[in-house]
Amino acid sequence: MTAQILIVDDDPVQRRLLKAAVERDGHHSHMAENGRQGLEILKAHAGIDVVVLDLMMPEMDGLAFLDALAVMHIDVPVIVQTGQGGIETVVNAMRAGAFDFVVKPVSPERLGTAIANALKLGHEQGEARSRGSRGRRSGTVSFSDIASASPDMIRVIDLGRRAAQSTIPVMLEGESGVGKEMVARAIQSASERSGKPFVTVNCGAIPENLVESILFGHEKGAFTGATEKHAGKFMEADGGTLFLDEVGDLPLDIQVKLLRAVQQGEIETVGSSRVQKVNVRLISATNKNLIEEVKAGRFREDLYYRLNVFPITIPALRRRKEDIPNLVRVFLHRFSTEQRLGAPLTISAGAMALLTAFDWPGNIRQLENTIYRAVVLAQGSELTETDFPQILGQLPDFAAGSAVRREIGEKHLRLVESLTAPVESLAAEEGPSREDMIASVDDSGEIRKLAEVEEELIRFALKFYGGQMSRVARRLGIGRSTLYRKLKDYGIDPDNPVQSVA
Ligand SMILES: Nc1ncnc2c1ncn2[C@@H]1O[C@H](COP(=O)(O)OP(=O)(O)OP(=O)(O)O)[C@@H](O)[C@H]1O
Repeated sequence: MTAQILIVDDDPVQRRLLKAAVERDGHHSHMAENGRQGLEILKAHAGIDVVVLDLMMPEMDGLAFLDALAVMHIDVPVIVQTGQGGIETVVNAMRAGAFDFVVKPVSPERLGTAIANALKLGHEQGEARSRGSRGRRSGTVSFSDIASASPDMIRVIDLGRRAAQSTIPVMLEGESGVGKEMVARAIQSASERSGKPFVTVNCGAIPENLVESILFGHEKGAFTGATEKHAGKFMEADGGTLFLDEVGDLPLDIQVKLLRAVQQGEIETVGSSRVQKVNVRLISATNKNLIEEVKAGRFREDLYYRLNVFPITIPALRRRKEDIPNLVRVFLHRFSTEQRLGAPLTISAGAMALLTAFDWPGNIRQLENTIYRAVVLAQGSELTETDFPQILGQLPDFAAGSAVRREIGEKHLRLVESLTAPVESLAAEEGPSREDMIASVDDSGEIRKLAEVEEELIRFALKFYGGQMSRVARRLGIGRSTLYRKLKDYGIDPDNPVQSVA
């Protein structure tokens, strides 16, 4: 396939070499000396398929270029070039949305493979977009769609379910990509407002002069360029839920108006002196520490307390690695189905260990994209470590030996092992037969009694730790005497615990 490749590099010698490599594979090349020129070319040629980008450039460097692509919603795969040992920069570039990286000086073969992969992925994404199959942000999301295994996420889901029972304002805190919007959507779906509008506003992405009009709407002729009346997000969400993402980025003058909307349920449209009643449930999200913003005078304290009535913190993925295998499994299954693969792909134990060892600075979004990419580019029926070159590249110790594997520890590897089964058998595993899963609902879909769950957990812990009472008590966070009392309650023989729970 002949493609249009944009090369952005300030070094003329590099540009020539890259041009020769690209054209050798039959592609057309376009040249830019810095990010700014690159953006102009991208805007002028809608048909650019792949960008090969240098990171260190005057005028607009590679990272600023990637940021600009995100802001302008230009969705083209970018391969970044990096010097030896520039792992930190590569991590930043991958977080900023780069598709792949190559280390300078790159061989024509390696560049050719990276471009072929990028073209394949770009093509698949185009198809997926036209089928609308990866439209995860829209549509209904329920709590059961949120893959979770860690106590932290189980708590998040529990809090979310409780929040869904009222219209209390919820504040979701967590780094980018941890799943804040997903939880917000699940709250809406489980609430009385399910089926009503769910409207998202990314407060950080709106130019400051448009925030007011986007949130509260404007009358025709309210300002230059306001050629039509515009309802605004509050009105759009009337009766439903308004999700204010990155609420910490709202300018102070808008915070005053938001406070009024929250306190009195009233908004004032730009260009009109009339106030309008709205009935909106607010869910806000932030990846900043809002208390610090309040202390620094950038966020109003009164608004903070109004929005933060029911805070839910979603920890970063690296703090709840138990979730990784579960997430990998869900994504593998989903993308294998989306790609219409005859049989769903499996994953090797080594690859799962690698994914578990990685810290995922871009959280679940990065993991999801990584699995998507691996599924699209997979050659065989099982994904192995080499199907995750970027992750392998960022964990050189992992490739070199077993140090990181040891670090992952017994616990993660145990989880990893449970995932090496073929994906098609997972449906069965998800049922109560999976030994380390304790169901929270009974057969009729009702929440189980606490005592029943407790008994099951104690029996499991006794088996898990081979009947070592002090370990079991410590892990369960109870004293030994309490444990003995409970064993008696549940009819478990304390002198022969393992046998009596077998
Ligand atoms: N527990 C989960 N199970 C399955 N998919 C998840 C989970 N959490 C997040 N995702 C997926 O990860 C991606 C990122 O999630 P989401 O957009 O909700 O994160 P976010 O915290 O709102 O990010 P940002 O702050 O950047 O807007 C989405 O595609 C979402 O579907």
